[in-house]
Amino acid sequence: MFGAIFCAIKFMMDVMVSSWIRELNGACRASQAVDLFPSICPEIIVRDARVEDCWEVADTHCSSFFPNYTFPIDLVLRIDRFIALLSGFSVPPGSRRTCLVAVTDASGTDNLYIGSKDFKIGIFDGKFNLSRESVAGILTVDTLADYLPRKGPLRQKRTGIAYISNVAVRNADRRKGIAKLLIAKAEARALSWGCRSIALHCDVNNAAATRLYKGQGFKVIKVPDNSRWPQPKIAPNLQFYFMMKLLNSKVNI
Ligand SMILES: CC(=O)SCCNC(=O)CCNC(=O)[C@H](O)C(C)(C)COP(=O)(O)OP(=O)(O)OC[C@H]1O[C@@H](n2cnc3c(N)ncnc32)[C@H](O)[C@@H]1OP(=O)(O)O
Repeated sequence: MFGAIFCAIKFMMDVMVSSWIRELNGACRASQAVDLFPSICPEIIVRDARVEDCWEVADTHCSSFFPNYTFPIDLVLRIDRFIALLSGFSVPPGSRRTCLVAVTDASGTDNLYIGSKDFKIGIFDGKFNLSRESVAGILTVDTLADYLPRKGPLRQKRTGIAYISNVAVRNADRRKGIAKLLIAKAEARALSWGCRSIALHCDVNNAAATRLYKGQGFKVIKVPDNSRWPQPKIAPNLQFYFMMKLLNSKVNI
């Protein structure tokens, strides 16, 4: 376990260095200076997050949801998220959860993996990949049903409905269809888990996200006043749309 965490931290440092190089590369191009690095138009691939993605997942999350924080708070937030992701929390038997990442892949798909298939660290696959990819977008999908409105008492959770959360795309990679790709993959995953529909909450003031989900076929569902759902603790005063979409196996697979 500690060996794995050590490896993850090493990968994190690796990823930070490569992202600095990427930023330098971008800055060179932006200033029309001599382009020392070949310009790449990498393909986007959506896959399950792996341990080596952990720092970039935390960074994508914090830069998207807390864009106005500066040093040192921004670093503390990232470290906190990084540790939370790595330590994870257990998923009850029968429930599923995965973090999907959209990565720019400059190396093709012939990657070399180290680690066994079923090895998990936190929310991540415990496999290391020796290729160089960078995370452009993230999404979590689960069947925990923690945030789904209940018909009866709070402990009586709904079943057969997958739940999407933490959708975020790095600022520089927005409006390229990455969120749409992530949602399509989440829907396919939910179907493979046997779910008949998929749901999410979206801040009513988040026009971009609301348009995204409506464009992908989600409908705003009126939650009956007497139905019970646990309001996320981090945002007690926010108003949310509860949005749902029926999954169609012919379309989604
Ligand atoms: C369940 C949840 O997690 S809700 C939280 C959503 N996340 C956030 O708000 C974090 C900050 N925002 C982001 O990370 C991004 O802006 C996202 C996730 C909302 C959108 O990601 P993107 O990859 O840019 O979206 P994508 O390119 O797939 O756009 C799909 C559609 O969404 C809508 N959309 C996306 N961004 C915008 C925008 N800024 N303004 C208006 N509509 C937008 C459009 O309809 C767009 O389709 P179009 O480009 O054909 O017009």
